Amino acid sequence: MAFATSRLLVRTRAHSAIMKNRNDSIIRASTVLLKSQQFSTNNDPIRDKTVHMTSSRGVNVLHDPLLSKGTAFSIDERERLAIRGLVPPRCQEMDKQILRVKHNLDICETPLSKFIFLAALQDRNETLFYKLLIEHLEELAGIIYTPTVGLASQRSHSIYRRPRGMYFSSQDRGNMSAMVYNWPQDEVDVIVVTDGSRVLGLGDLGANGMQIPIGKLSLYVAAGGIRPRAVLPVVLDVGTNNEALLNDPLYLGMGHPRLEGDDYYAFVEEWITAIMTRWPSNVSNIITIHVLIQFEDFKYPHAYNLLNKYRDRITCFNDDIQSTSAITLAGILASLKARGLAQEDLSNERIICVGAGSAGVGVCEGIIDCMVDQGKVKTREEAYRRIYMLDQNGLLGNSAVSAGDKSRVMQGPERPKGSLDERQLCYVKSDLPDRMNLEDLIEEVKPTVLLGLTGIGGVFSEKAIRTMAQHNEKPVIFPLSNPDTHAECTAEQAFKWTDGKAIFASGSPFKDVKLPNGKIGRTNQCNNSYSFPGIGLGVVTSKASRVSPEMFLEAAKAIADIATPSQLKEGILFPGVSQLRHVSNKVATRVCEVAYQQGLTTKKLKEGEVLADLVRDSMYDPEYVPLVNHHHMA
Ligand SMILES: NC(=O)C1=CN([C@@H]2O[C@H](COP(=O)(O)OP(=O)(O)OC[C@H]3O[C@@H](n4cnc5c(N)ncnc54)[C@H](OP(=O)(O)O)[C@@H]3O)[C@@H](O)[C@H]2O)C=CC1
Ligand SMILES: CC(=O)C(=O)O
Ligand SMILES: [Mg+2]
Repeated sequence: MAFATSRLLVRTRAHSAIMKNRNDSIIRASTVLLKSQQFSTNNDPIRDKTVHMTSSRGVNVLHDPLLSKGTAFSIDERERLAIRGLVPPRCQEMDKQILRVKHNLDICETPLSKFIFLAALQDRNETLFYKLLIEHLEELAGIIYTPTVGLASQRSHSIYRRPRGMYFSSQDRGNMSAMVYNWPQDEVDVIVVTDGSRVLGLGDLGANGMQIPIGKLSLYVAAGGIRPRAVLPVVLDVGTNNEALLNDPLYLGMGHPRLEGDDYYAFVEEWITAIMTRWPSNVSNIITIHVLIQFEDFKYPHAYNLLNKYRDRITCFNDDIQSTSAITLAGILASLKARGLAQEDLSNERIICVGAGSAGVGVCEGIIDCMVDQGKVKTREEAYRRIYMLDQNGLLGNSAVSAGDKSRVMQGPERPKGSLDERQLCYVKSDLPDRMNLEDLIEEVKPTVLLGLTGIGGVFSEKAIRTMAQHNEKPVIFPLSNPDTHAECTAEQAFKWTDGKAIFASGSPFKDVKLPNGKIGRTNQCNNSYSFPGIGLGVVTSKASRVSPEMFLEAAKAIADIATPSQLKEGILFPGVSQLRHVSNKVATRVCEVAYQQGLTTKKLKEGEVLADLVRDSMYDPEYVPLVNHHHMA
């Protein structure tokens, strides 16, 4: 707690230094943490922790999801916050509230109605929402995150109830640096931003994409221990090319086609500048405030272009490119052990990646980084030879080289169809028939690992998977596209077509499969939700100024080391989703170590301070803390 308090003091000082003429509303809305001993009273349910100081009173407390405790306000609190009589008389603590909300959740009949129920709970009482989410993470991650968040995104405009996060649209150009002050929280640790252009494997969903940053940030809090008041979901509404949404009278985003080219990049630049004005992410001796920006579900090549433009300027990363690479590499490293090989044997693997977009290229770059790091290949070029990449037209081959050239990289959408950019060109195999199809390629190169990052359901055919099984004792089959309906194959299919031999991991959850021989085919979820919360927590805790490639490599190694030998033998590569907090803790500690090793932080450690303890102690835990009103103190 000492850490949280001192962090606040640093932030408060820095904020007052850089933002003198602050809008009053921000000050009104601010809530300050103080040591509890000063204010706790005998009747407060939780003592010796913290109290929240707030300027709110009466119904404003009840209606603020960050402050509300529903029925759990103590009598003292009801008195001093002027809510006496505004809630039922019995002070009912959190365990009873959990019983009630879980019961009401369980009687919701469809995943979408559960999603709506949970969103409503988050909108009225975030502490209770996160308590429920953490206690039932395995079950509820599939609702607030993939796969149900996919359906919720498609229907977002028709299920809309209350706003959450911030929208910056084409009509806000020129106003963004003023708009950022409308956000009521001074302290923001993590922003997840999307332009809704490639939402999971569901394509362009425009402003409906907001559900993705909201879901990701809920996991940041539940799994990564970031404080709920310090997260900000954002949509950059640059229009949509989704005709169905444009023609839908209920659609809530801008009704014009997407901005492209210079207009698009200028729009994003204005937004970044506005964010940096309010929440700078530079390190100096005076300013140590950080906001971490996670780019999410931007289509190719915008995703790469934005990452390359900003990665050395601000504290940011791209989730689909970089955190996906960390978890997929972790899965492959763990699978080596599950196959009785050493992790250092990675460069002996032959890997096919179906999908040459942000995630496919990002994942393969991470594998190459690891091969080079292990030192068994002498050059990156040698490592590229171990990976075979396909797009819609088949194996990346010579015809695509001649159709494209490097000068076209930044022009993105104007690039001729079928041509490759400089990232994809590295994977071209000139010695194999041009644009070979997946089945023939598997027959030819006898890969050990098959990755799917296409966004297209069913791309792994029966023949492809059966051929994998012919050549491997334990074929590694990773259909990683989301949501589940867009997975390249199902778990049933993978186990059936390999006679139960597959080592299986998917982007969205699949149930274990009962095999004809009575054994169980184990499924794993290989999703960046295993990596981004810990990476973010590590960056926020260490106050790292940049997110470096080594952080993702080390995150992968940390995750690959968690499964026990007996789990690996059964085909279990990662701990279950219920263990995500534990995974994040491990990842964050490693990320902090990298931040210090690489000199990316100026934060001083106290004598004897241990990074693992620092990470653990900084993780948010949803408990009610006593609330005190400023006026009550006066
Ligand atoms: N498990 C996880 O943690 C993550 C999963 N993903 C999933 O990965 C998927 C792809 O995301 P992303 O890379 O950003 O998307 P992109 O649109 O950038 O890339 C998709 C790629 O798939 C290729 N493709 C499309 N159809 C086929 C096909 N039938 N056969 C072979 N290749 C095909 C496309 O080729 P072309 O260019 O020729 O059209 C393109 O190269 C999504 O479903 C997403 O949900 C993403 C991030 C994390
Ligand atoms: C998981 C994720 O980030 C995606 O499917 O886009
Ligand atoms: Mg994504």
